[in-house]
Amino acid sequence: MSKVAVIMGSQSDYEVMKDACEVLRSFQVDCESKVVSAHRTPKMMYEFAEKASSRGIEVIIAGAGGSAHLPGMVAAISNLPVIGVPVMTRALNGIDSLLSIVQMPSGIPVATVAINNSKNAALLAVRILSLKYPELAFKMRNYMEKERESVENTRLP
Ligand SMILES: Nc1c(C(=O)O)ncn1[C@@H]1O[C@H](COP(=O)(O)O)[C@@H](O)[C@H]1O
Repeated sequence: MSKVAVIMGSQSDYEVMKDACEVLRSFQVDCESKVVSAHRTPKMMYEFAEKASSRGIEVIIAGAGGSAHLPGMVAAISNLPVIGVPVMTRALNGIDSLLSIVQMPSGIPVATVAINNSKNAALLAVRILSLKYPELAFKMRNYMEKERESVENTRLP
């Protein structure tokens, strides 16, 4: 079965990033989560990115806050699709994280989701994997249908 790596720059990002694993597991997608930092553990980050594909990882979700270089550095080393999650910061409300992740130089793409929105990162990963795994496409259509119904059935007081 497909496998997604959910990495983050620090344990302090876990509260935000854990939603990604929860969504992936709800689609029965294997989720490997790990703290790895381009700044603090550069060798481990390099090795992780270099070996991810050969270990069977198909999509990488990378969350980081502040000077958030992790998603971009991983995308520079690995050929896998990388989805970046800008984690909210206290000093600048996550605008620093967002801009660090979204403003990649041409040639090295990182798909960036909204600040703290690791749920959308996981849903995007499932959509990417749906191209290869028809059962995931089926589950995604069911998920979307349920979401649509729940909005349509909303009754305001
Ligand atoms: N942005 C990065 C990277 C990186 O990009 O490699 N490594 C850690 N960090 C970020 O530093 C913030 C504060 O980390 P601490 O709470 O550990 O001090 C976290 O949001 C983390 O993602």
